Amino acid sequence: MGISYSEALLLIESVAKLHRALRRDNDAYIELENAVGRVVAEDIVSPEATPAVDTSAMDGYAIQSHKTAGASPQKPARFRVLGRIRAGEAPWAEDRELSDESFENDASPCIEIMTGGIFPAGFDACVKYEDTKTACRNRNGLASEILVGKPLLHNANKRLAGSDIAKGQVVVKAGTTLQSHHVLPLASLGIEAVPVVKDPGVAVYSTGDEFVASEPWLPRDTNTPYLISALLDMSVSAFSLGALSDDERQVYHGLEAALAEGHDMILTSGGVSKGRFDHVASVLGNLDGVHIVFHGVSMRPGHPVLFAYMAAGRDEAGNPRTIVPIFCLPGNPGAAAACFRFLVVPYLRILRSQPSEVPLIARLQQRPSAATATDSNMKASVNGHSHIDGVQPPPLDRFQHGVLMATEQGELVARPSEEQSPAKLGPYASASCWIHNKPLGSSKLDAGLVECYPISPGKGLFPCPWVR
Ligand SMILES: Nc1nc2c(c(=O)[nH]1)N[C@H]1C(S)=C(S)[C@@H](COP(=O)(O)OP(=O)(O)OC[C@H]3O[C@@H](n4cnc5c(N)ncnc54)[C@H](O)[C@@H]3O)O[C@H]1N2
Ligand code: MOO
Repeated sequence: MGISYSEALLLIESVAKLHRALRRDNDAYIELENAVGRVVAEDIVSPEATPAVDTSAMDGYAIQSHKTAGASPQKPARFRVLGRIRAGEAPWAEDRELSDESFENDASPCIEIMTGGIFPAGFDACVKYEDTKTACRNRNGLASEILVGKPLLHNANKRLAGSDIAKGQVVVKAGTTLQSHHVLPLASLGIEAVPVVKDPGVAVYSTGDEFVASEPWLPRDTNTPYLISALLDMSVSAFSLGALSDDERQVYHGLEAALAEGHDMILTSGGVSKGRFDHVASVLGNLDGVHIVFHGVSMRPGHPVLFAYMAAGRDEAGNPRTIVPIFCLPGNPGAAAACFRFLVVPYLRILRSQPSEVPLIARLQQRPSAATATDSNMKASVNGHSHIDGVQPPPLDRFQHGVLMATEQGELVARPSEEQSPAKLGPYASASCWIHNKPLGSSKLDAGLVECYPISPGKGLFPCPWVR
C-alpha cells in the first residue's frame, strides 16, 4: 500500500540532507558570467557600500538648493557657472581653475555637471538644464550665468553615496539560482566570482524490452528524453545509460555498473510495479549496500515509485562517505513525470541547498464531469488499492497537469487538462503548471484553492495568458 506523499517527502529530505553534507566540500568559486543557472552555495555579502560617492542623477548644474527658496519665473534665482564636471572626472577640487568671466551682479555659484559626475562639495542639488534659462554666455558660447525659476529641494537629482547597497548587506542568498538580473548588483560591487554548489551528475536508465528493440509497432522511449531535458532545465548534468531489457540479470548488472560509475544520482523508469517482468525492486534488494527507503507512495499518478540509496564507505563516526540516491519511477510517462517533479526535484533542491519551492495558490476550475468522475474513482479504489483487506490506505495526493491563468480581476485560476491519463502525453504540449490536490482535510487552504507549480522544474515563472 505504501506510505503517504508527505511521509515520502520527509524520508527524501533526511537522505538528501545527509547527501548534501557529504558533498559540501565540492562547492567552488566560478566566474560571474559563467554562473547563470548555477546555485549559489553561500550568502553573497556586499564588501562595500554603493555608490561610493555622491553623483548627479541628471545633466544640469550643481547648486545650493537654499539659494532657490522663493524663486519664481518672475523672480528667478541667478547662478554663475564656476566650471564643468563630467562623469569619470576626479572629484572637483576647490582650487581648480575657474571661469575667467567677470560678473556684474551678485549671483550664487554653481557648477555645470553631467549625469554620473561626482557631486562637488558644498553643493546639494542638481537643477536640470530644462529647468534653467541661460542669462549670459562666455566667449565659447557656453552658459556662464543661469536663471532658476522655481525652488529646488535638498538632494534633488542627486544620487547619494551608500544609497543603493549597504556594506555587509546580503545581496544574493545561498540557494538562489543565479540569473542574469543578479549580475547587475554583483557587477556593481566588483564581484567577479561567486561560490556555487557543484551540480550533481544524474544517470538515467529506461527499462523494458520494448525500448531495447526498435520496431514500428513498439512505443518510443519518452521517459529518458523527458528526464534528461528536465534535469538540464534545472542545470543538472544528465546522462542517458540507455535501456535495460526486462531480464533480471541484465537489470542487476546494469544497476550494479551504474552504481560503480560514480554518478551522484540514478534514475530509472519502468519495471517497478507488479508485473511478472518488473524486476527493479527485487534487484535493488539484492544489491550490496543498497537500502530501499520506500516502495509505493499514495499518490496519483505514480504510486509504484521506489526510492533507495546506496551508502558506501564509513567514516570514524559511522557516517557513509558517499551516498547514491536511486529513484525508480513508474513506467507510465505521466507517472514518471509527476514522480520526477514531486519527489526527485525536492531531493535535488535540498542537495543543491535550494529552498523548497513556494507554490502559487489558485482557484481550481473544476469541470463538473471531472469532479463526479474523481469522486466515484476515489470511492471504488484509492491509489489502485481496493479496500477488500479492510485496511485504510494512506491519504491520496493527486497531481494534475493543467494551465494557470490570471483573470481580468487579478485572480489566479488553475484549469486541469481535460485528459489526465498517465499514458496520454498530448496535453503536456499546452500545459503550464502542475496542480497539487492534497488529501481531504490535510490542506490549510480554503475550499476550492489548490497549490500550483511551474510545469518545468527549472523555470520560476509561469506563462500566464489572460482569460478572455
Ligand atoms: N496489477 C497492477 N498493475 C499495475 C499497477 C498496479 O498497482 N497493479 N500499477 C499501474 C501503474 S499506476 C503504473 S504507473 C504502471 C507502472 O509500471 P512499471 O513501473 O512496472 O512500468 P512498466 O510495466 O515497465 O511499464 C508501464 C507502461 O509504461 C510504458 N513505459 C515504460 N517505460 C517507458 C519509457 N521509458 N518511455 C515510454 N513509455 C514507457 C510501458 O511501455 C508500459 O506501457 O503499472 C501499472 N500496472
Ligand atoms: O503511476 Mo500510474 O501511471 O499511477 O497511473
